Amino acid sequence: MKTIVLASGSPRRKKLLDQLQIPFKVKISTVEEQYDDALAPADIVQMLASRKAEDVAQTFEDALIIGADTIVVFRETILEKPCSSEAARQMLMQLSEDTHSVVTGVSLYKKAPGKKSRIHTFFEETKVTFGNLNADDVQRYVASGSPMDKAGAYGIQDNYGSIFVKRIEGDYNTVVGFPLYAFYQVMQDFAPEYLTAQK
Ligand SMILES: Cc1cn([C@H]2C[C@H](O)[C@@H](COP(=O)(O)OP(=O)(O)OP(=O)(O)O)O2)c(=O)[nH]c1=O
Repeated sequence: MKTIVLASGSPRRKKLLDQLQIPFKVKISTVEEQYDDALAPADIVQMLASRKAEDVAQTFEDALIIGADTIVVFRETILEKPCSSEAARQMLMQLSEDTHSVVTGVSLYKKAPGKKSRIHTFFEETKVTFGNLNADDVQRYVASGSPMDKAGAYGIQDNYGSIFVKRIEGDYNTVVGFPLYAFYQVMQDFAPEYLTAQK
C-alpha cells in the first residue's frame, strides 16, 4: 500500500501537512544538519531536506517520503536555532526594525517496487520585516522557551512571536516551515497518484 511519510519531527510541519487531509506517517530522520557555509541558502535547505528524505526512505519500499528544512538569513548570515536564551535574545534584537529571509526547502522522494526512485526538491523564500522590538517583549518571549527550537529564534505562529512581525512578502507557511501551496502544486505534477489514492 502506498504510504506518505513525513520525515520531520517538527509539530508545525505535521499540522500543515494535516491540512491536506491525506493520511501520512511521521518518521524522524537522524541526519546531522551540517553544511558548508559557503553554499547559497537555497542550496543548503534543499540539500538538508533531501538528506532527511533519503535517510527515512531507506526503511520504506512503496512510499512518498517528504523532508524539509528551514533557515533564517539576515545580511547574508544564517541564523539557526539559538543555543541559549541569551543567544535567542540577541538574535531577536538583531532582527529588530529590519527585513530578513526565511528559506524552506522541501524534498519529495518517491519509491515504488520495481521502479527507479525519483526525487524532486524545491525551495521557497519569504521576506519578513520586524517592527521595532521592545526589550521587555523579547525577554518575555524568550522566557516562554518557544524560540529555542526555531530557526532565527522566533515562530511567526507563536504567542508573542507573532507581534514582532510587521510585514511579510511570500507564503506565510514557508516561515512556519512548510510551504503548503507550492507543495500541493508539486504534488499534482510529481506524485498525483498519492493524492488520488487517498480520495
Ligand atoms: C522562522 C520560523 C521557524 N520555525 C521553525 C520551523 C522549523 O521547525 C524550525 C527550523 O528547524 P528545521 O531543522 O528546519 O526543522 P526541525 O528540526 O524542527 O524538524 P526536522 O528537521 O525533523 O524536520 O524552525 C517556525 O516554526 N516558525 C518560524 O517563524
